[in-house]
Parts: sequence; C-alpha cells; structure tokens
Amino acid sequence: MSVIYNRVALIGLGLIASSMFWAIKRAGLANEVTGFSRSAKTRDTAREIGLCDRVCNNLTDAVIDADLIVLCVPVGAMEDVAMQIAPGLKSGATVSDVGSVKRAVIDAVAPHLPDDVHFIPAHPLAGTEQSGPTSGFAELFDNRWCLLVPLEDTDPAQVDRLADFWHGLGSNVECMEPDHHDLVLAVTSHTPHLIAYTMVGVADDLRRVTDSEVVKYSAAGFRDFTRIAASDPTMWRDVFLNNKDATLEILGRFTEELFALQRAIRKGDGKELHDYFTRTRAIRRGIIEAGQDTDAPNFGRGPKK
Ligand SMILES: NC(=O)c1ccc[n+]([C@@H]2O[C@H](COP(=O)([O-])OP(=O)(O)OC[C@H]3O[C@@H](n4cnc5c(N)ncnc54)[C@H](O)[C@@H]3O)[C@@H](O)[C@H]2O)c1
Ligand SMILES: O=C(O)C(=O)C[C@]1(C(=O)O)C=C[C@@H](O)C=C1
Repeated sequence: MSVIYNRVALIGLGLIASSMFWAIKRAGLANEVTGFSRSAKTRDTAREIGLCDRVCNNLTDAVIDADLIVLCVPVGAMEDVAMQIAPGLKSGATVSDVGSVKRAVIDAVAPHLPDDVHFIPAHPLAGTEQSGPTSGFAELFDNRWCLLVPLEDTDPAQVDRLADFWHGLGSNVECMEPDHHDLVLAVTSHTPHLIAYTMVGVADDLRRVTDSEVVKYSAAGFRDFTRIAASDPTMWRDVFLNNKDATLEILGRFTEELFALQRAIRKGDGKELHDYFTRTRAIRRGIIEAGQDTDAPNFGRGPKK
C-alpha cells in the first residue's frame, strides 16, 4: 500500500485512534502521524509506547499542516474539538471522525469548519470493551465495515480517497445516509448494548438480594453480556444522549416483543415461544449461510477441512 495522506492527525488517543495508528504504520498509509489527547497522562503513555510519530501538547500543533484529521473522541466532545481545531486547519484538508452516531456529530461539527476543508464523517464497525491508548491493535479493522457518511456536496474524489485509506486499514467500505446509519446502529449496536448493561445490572441486584452465585456460575451467553457491559461509560452515555430518537424507537419495539414473550410464558403458550425461537434461529443461520459472520465457528458444516 502507498501513502494516501502525507500527514494524519489523530485526536483522542484511545482504542480507535491507537488501532488506527498501528494499522496506518502496518500499511504505510501516511508519512507522519501526529496525535493529541486531552489528558497529560494519556499523552505520556502514548509517548512511552511509541503511539504516533509526534504527540503534541495542544490541538493546534497536532492539526497544523495535517492532510487528514480524524476526531476519535467521545461523541459528546466532538463539537468542542471541532471549534478548537477550526482556525488551524490547512486549506484542502479532510476532517473525519469515528463516532458511533452520525447525525448529531454532523450537526455539532459541520457548522464550525471552514468552507475550504472537506468534512467526511465515518464509523468503523469494530471495537472491543477496552479503552485508552494501550488498548489498540493493528488488526482491529480487518474485514470489518467502515461506513462513510459524506454530506451531499462533498467532493467525490475526496470520499474515494478516504475510502482508499480505510481499505488500507483493512476495512470494507460503504457509504450511508446519516439518519439511516443511526437507525441501523440503534438496532445492531446501541440497543443491544443497553440490554447487556441492564441484564448485568439485574444479575448484580439479584446477587445482592439472594446472596447466590449468579456471576460465579454464569454461562457463556451471560459472560458475553458482561464483556459488553464493561464498555466505556462515557462513550456509551454519549451514544444514547446523541441517538435518542432511534434508540427510543427500537427500545419501544423491543419492550413490546418482550411483553409478548412474557405473556406467552405466563400463559404456557409453548407454540408461540417455539415459533418465535424458530424464526430467530433462521435469521442467525441465514447470516452464517451468507458468510456474513467472519467470527462464527464452522456452523452446521462439520469439521473444518
Ligand atoms: N470502542 C468502540 O467499540 C468503538 C467502535 C467504533 C467507534 N467508536 C467511537 O470512537 C470514538 C472513540 O472511542 P474509543 O473507544 O477510542 O474511546 P477511548 O475512551 O478509548 O478514547 C477516547 C480518547 O479521547 C480522549 N478525549 C476525550 N475528550 C477529549 C477532548 N475533548 N479532547 C481530546 N481528547 C479527548 C480521551 O482521553 C481518550 O483518550 C467514540 O466517538 C466512539 O463512539 C468506538
Ligand atoms: O465488539 C464490541 O465490543 C463492540 O461493541 C463494538 C461495536 C459494536 O457494537 O459492534 C461498538 C460500538 C461501535 O460504534 C462499533 C462497534
């Protein structure tokens, strides 16, 4: 892979920025990567582990002469960062972000950017429950989607350039409209996280009430919930505050279905439960048959050859 942007600036040196840095280096996508994070402790750690070619002590130094600036901060901090970097941006630079919500980020960031920079929001659909500068790894984006959410008047050549960059980081790339993005992610990521948080909270309450060993004897499904529920509280607070309508819509549908299943259990309606679980199993099998779950074991096809 060859250099796509001469200088890249990563703002907010956590899981996503650090993974981007290692993946940029792996593929040689930039000649220089600068970085900035708000806390001095994070900047010190970044310097110690060689994260970024140059860690700057202020935002202006980090973005000066950068060809691509990627905002990797929690969604609620995007506006503040955009306001601060705006005066120091080079004409013709591209500003992007990796926020988990798109409409609110566009509304918060776009008004502050000068007309002579390209703003191309993005969202890599890859992550872990870890956060901070030491949590990143170069393979995070391999074979994952990165959704680009360009505004209507964005130069298509610059969108293609950013798509090439994300391909270089290992991702598959597709463009999506912001409201559609927020609805899809409310279904596939945001509401499931809220359910995991709730379930782990319920189990914890139960443990306190009964003094039983709920966590000790937890099965694999619940353990997966506890992994998700260990995700960064600031990031997820900001996701729900900034994707309010879509998450409330999906949560409304979720609780309706939950009540229907609750009623079926109370009434002893085995047919309804069986039909429902048959439908959901078919969905899972369909995903695997279509080869869309790269993490799945060799489901239903016998031993791997
Ligand atoms: N973690 C995931 O699974 C995941 C996946 C895809 C996208 N995202 C999105 O990526 C963004 C970053 O997430 P992350 O997981 O890397 O978080 P993180 O907590 O690991 O890192 C965020 C970093 O930003 C810094 N920061 C916070 N406010 C700042 C400010 N005002 N100025 C400068 N730095 C600031 C923090 O100190 C921290 O180092 C979020 O918007 C999140 O929604 C996260
Ligand atoms: O694997 C995980 O830990 C994640 O939660 C990653 C995950 C997701 O829901 O898939 C979380 C938030 C993002 O915006 C994108 C990816």
